[in-house]
Amino acid sequence: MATLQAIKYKRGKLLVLDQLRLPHEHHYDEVSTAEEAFDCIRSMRVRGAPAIAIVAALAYAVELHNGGCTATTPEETIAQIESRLDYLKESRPTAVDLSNAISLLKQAARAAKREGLAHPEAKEAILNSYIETAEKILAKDLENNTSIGSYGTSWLQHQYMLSSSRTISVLTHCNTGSLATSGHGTALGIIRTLHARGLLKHAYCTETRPYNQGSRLTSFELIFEGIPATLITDSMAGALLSLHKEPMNIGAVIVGADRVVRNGDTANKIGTYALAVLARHHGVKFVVAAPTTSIDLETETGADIKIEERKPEELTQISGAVVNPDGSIDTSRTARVAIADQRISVWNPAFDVTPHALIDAIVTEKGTVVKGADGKFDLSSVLQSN
Ligand SMILES: CSC[C@H]1O[C@H](OP(=O)(O)O)[C@H](O)[C@@H]1O
Repeated sequence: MATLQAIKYKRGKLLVLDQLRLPHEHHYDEVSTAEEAFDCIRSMRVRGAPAIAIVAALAYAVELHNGGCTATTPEETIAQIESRLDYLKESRPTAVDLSNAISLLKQAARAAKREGLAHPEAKEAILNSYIETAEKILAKDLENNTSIGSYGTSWLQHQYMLSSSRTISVLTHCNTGSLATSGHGTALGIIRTLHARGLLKHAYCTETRPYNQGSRLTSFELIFEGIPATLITDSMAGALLSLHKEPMNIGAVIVGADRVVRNGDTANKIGTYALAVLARHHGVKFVVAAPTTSIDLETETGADIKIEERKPEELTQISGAVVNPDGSIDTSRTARVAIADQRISVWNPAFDVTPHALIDAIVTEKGTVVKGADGKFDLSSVLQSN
């Protein structure tokens, strides 16, 4: 049974959909410790800035619920929790949702320690506070995404006077849907909401080399939802944006984010910057969809964002379901093939940075932020009420 639920959780048990096997195989891994979460995230069996944070937080909550904390005193308990969270933080450094979630979880554990110090069950109070906070992170993410979908749709509706007779075609990159979050998605969440409100003409998605989040994951989500969609290679984006005729008349490029810094510069999947340049050249709106959990006001500009580099095999090898001689897909068999000379050197940055000058709007769950007359974003306005 195909599913769009990347994460299944009940207190004491976490199941994570193995996205390396999608779209042809649906397999959930049980992830019950910080170490298992680290490996699941680093190997990209789960990926997507919000989903990474949720899996890290909940996997350690499961470990704690199942007696994984060996500390006795409140001080030792805090020290052990913070050490495990710092370990998880290193699983994927660019997406800020993970470090923001870790800060929240540390604050909750410390607050419980302060409040419960005199209590003989102080350790239990700290553990319960951690688990409840991790569960709130999961619940809040879905609420954020439906809000982003609504704000993003409203902004586009206003920009283009959209209606059932005046719909919009959009291009998206990577995967920012239910497989990157707890559900609905961010950029893909806007596309879902546009579709639900009868305002979407067509969605185009890039394959998003080298991990192929677009061809393997976004295509699957769009087909699953019955959204009219077309897959293109990353290299076709320029040609697509140059065609100002229906139905390929793209009104907006809508992407997600791994880290939006104070001036609005945005780190996202490699290839995003190229799309922003093309969008500006062709007069197409460029929209970033990001929950406030993906915003990092401590970093001033994109120059200071650490970009994760990944292994060469992601470019030089590929896996997929076996295609039978008659063209049918044998989903019971997968194969991994080399698609380049394995001796070639490879540069594989997982993300790039789009300057805020090329971004028309940043859509969050608190509202859509656009640049002021000074050409600058003021993101503090959407973080104040956090
Ligand atoms: C809403 S997901 C945001 C972001 O995460 C993805 O990265 P990855 O698949 O490497 O985890 C991609 O950059 C998405 O745009």
